[in-house]
Amino acid sequence: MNCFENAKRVVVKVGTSTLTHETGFVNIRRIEQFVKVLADIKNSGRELILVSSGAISVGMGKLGMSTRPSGTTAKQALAAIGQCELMYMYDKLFSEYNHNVAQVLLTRDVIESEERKQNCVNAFECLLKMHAIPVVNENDTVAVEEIEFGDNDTLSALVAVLCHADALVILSDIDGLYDADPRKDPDAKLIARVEEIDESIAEKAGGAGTSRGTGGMLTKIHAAQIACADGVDMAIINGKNPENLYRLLEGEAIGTHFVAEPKAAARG
Ligand SMILES: Nc1ncnc2c1ncn2[C@@H]1O[C@H](COP(=O)(O)OP(=O)(O)O)[C@@H](O)[C@H]1O
Ligand SMILES: N[C@@H](CCC(=O)OP(=O)(O)O)C(=O)O
Repeated sequence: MNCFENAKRVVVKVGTSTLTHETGFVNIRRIEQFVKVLADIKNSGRELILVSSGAISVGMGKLGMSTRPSGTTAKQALAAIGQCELMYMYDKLFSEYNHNVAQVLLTRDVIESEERKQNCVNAFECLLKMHAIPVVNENDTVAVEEIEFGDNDTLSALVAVLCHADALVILSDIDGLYDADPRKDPDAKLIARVEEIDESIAEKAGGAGTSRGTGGMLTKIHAAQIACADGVDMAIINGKNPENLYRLLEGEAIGTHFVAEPKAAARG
């Protein structure tokens, strides 16, 4: 038994390295399995919000490009091309299970204006009432920080807070947070539970593991700080096998669990 078992409203974040092959092209089998699991979890009565990266890679695939451009503007353009294709895939695959998706493109400064924040909360609430699955990505035409620093992890935490989610699950290309970067230290050990996110935790987190991943563990720790401070439990699990989501939500202790501050204290 873990607290994820009872989570009614769940934000799931999936990164580029989970959705694509090393070639940069879409991992069709992975995305199909992932959508099937999400559709089933939705059928079980939970509310789902998906935060999905991948637009730039999918855009590159669409144009037949094999190397990621270094310029920000080119990445913005690829994100705009890839976002349509990404949504087309989600729409098509979720439709097979009779679920509707909704595209939500956000910038992180949405929380800085009370009015925009409230508009955003209202739209999410209404979509969930309509039983749709919001699919969120950063609006890369408007905001370029994420393209440069790769941080849909933080965006997913902001979404979880805005939507008063019960849990945030980040699917990564690794089993969870280790006490050192396993790509550099073969003796690194998985940390199953983090009660307090202090400096010693941040020190363990390094950068991205592949050329497709961008934020690495550091941005996931940052996401955990935002989520946990607002009473949202967060987990990092391996997205290689999307069925890991079932295991987590059925109460199994997998990945790394960042324990939320008690809701009453966190939300006043
Ligand atoms: N302490 C750590 N524990 C686990 N992974 C770490 C750690 N420090 C750095 N990393 C790297 O972070 C990577 C995961 O982040 P990233 O490459 O951004 O991909 P994604 O966002 O798709 O999960 C891992 O593959 C790993 O190489
Ligand atoms: N908005 C960009 C993603 C940037 C990003 O944070 O990617 P990732 O590190 O894979 O979560 C895109 O969709 O390609």
